[in-house]
Amino acid sequence: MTDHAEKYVAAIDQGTTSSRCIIFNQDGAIVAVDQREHRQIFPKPGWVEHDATEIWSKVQAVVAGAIAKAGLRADQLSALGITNQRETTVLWDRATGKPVHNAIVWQDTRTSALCNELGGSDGQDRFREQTGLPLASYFSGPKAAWLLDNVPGLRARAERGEIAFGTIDSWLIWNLTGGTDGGQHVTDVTNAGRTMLMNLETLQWDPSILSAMNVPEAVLPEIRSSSEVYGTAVGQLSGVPVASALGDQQAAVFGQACYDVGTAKNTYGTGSFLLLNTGNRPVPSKSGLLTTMGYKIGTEAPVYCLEGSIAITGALVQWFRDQLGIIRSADEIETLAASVEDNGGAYIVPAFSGLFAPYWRSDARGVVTGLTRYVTKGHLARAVLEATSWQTREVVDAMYQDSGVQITTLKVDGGMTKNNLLMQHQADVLGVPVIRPKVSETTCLGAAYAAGLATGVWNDLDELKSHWQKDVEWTPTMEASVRDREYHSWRKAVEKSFGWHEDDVS
Ligand SMILES: Nc1ncnc2c1ncn2[C@@H]1O[C@H](COP(=O)(O)OP(=O)(O)O)[C@@H](O)[C@H]1O
Ligand SMILES: O=P(O)(O)OC[C@H](O)CO
Repeated sequence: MTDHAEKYVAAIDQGTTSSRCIIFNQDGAIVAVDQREHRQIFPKPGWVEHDATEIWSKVQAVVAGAIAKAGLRADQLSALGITNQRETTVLWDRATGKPVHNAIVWQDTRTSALCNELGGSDGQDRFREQTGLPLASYFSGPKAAWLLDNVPGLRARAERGEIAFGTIDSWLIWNLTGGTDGGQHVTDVTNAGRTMLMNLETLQWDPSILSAMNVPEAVLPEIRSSSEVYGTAVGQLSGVPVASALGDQQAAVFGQACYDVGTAKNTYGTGSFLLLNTGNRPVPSKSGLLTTMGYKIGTEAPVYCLEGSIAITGALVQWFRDQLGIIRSADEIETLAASVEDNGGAYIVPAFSGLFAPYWRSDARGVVTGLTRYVTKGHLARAVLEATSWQTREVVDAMYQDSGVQITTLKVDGGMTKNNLLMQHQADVLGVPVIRPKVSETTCLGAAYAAGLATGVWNDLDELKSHWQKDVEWTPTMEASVRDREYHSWRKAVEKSFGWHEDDVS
């Protein structure tokens, strides 16, 4: 029986492939989980869309599912937190509540040419000082500009104030708090910071960038902190305060209790995202990382991070399974990889839509290199997994160059961390221990923590930190000479991926 005297917090994690709702108790332990996938829409090569209406109905379904599994009523929830896939862009009609087009997903590359044009003689660095980001198709601002220019009549309607822009957090909060009937049009600093339209110092929309990208201010939500009550839910969650919003990678920072400067986490999902807490000042990157928001609790000073975003890690395992059919389930890759001693000399660079950090090369495409007749599917399985750990090593090196912080342990989470062979290889190539916590659903946990802090379920960060418990630790065993030799080979493989997609060579 559930103890109904306890306080509960629900979190919605609206991710790239699925939405889930998790209910946590006051110890930060999971009480119930529900999850549903949504359609991936690929209208053209390089284009990726989601139906925002479908996402909203899947979110409502998982909320209902989690409440039912927990055996709770909505009025027993102290707060609701939101975390979400970042950068994915929705524009909707304020009067009807309907999206004007499918959402353009973060992985979508349709704005590459627009980004090249916007960069002009400054190239990728044009808005880096204000936003911490290189000009790349990854971010929301150019996606919004593309929609305003390509959906007939939309720009005029947007200028008249009839259209709302949002990342997925805004779309969900607006719907949760009433939609056309008084829904709150807000976002938080971590999500706003991924639009390329927010100034990292002022935490407000930057007028010079809005004008350069031709995005009217009338479409934009209000930027708020990551932990405060934005409004009260209506419908099935009637009366529950909607009290946090964080991009999913920042939520994982929060859920992993990376509250001290110099602490870092890496989340291994479709892609991987390594964030290092750099404290209350943004640290500029010269090594291909993003300077990004970590979190902002109410009126407290904001916390910034350096981020290494890797577009394809778990998605390479999916490709190996679905496109090549070499394995039937993601779990099988570990058995296959363990059937051989090493990669047999093979390396796979999964530059399927160019390479993100630390290269930001939209002209790169995937390569398999080092092939000889000796190479078997077991070696390729190893190469698939090693692509994740080597890409992470490159990001960790860039972190050191930019911040001087040498990571001494890496906290990890996400779907790929159940793969022991991969996590051991990760510890080996970094030369530091890799640690997974007992609650590995750190994304939802972070959103729940931020919502619970805003509503008095938890008092402070020290209390949250005390919940964190180690589950597994992998310690490095690889000899340094082997590591250095293999890293050299990996970097040669990466160079071979450059310059393939000639339209994108700027
Ligand atoms: N045992 C495994 N070994 C390696 N990769 C795995 C394994 N199980 C799942 N994955 C990968 O993890 C990813 C799913 O992780 P998840 O954290 O749910 O991702 P997301 O939140 O991005 O959808 C998939 O890309 C899948 O290929
Ligand atoms: O939904 P995920 O876990 O694939 O995360 C996507 C990232 O937020 C993209 O920036």
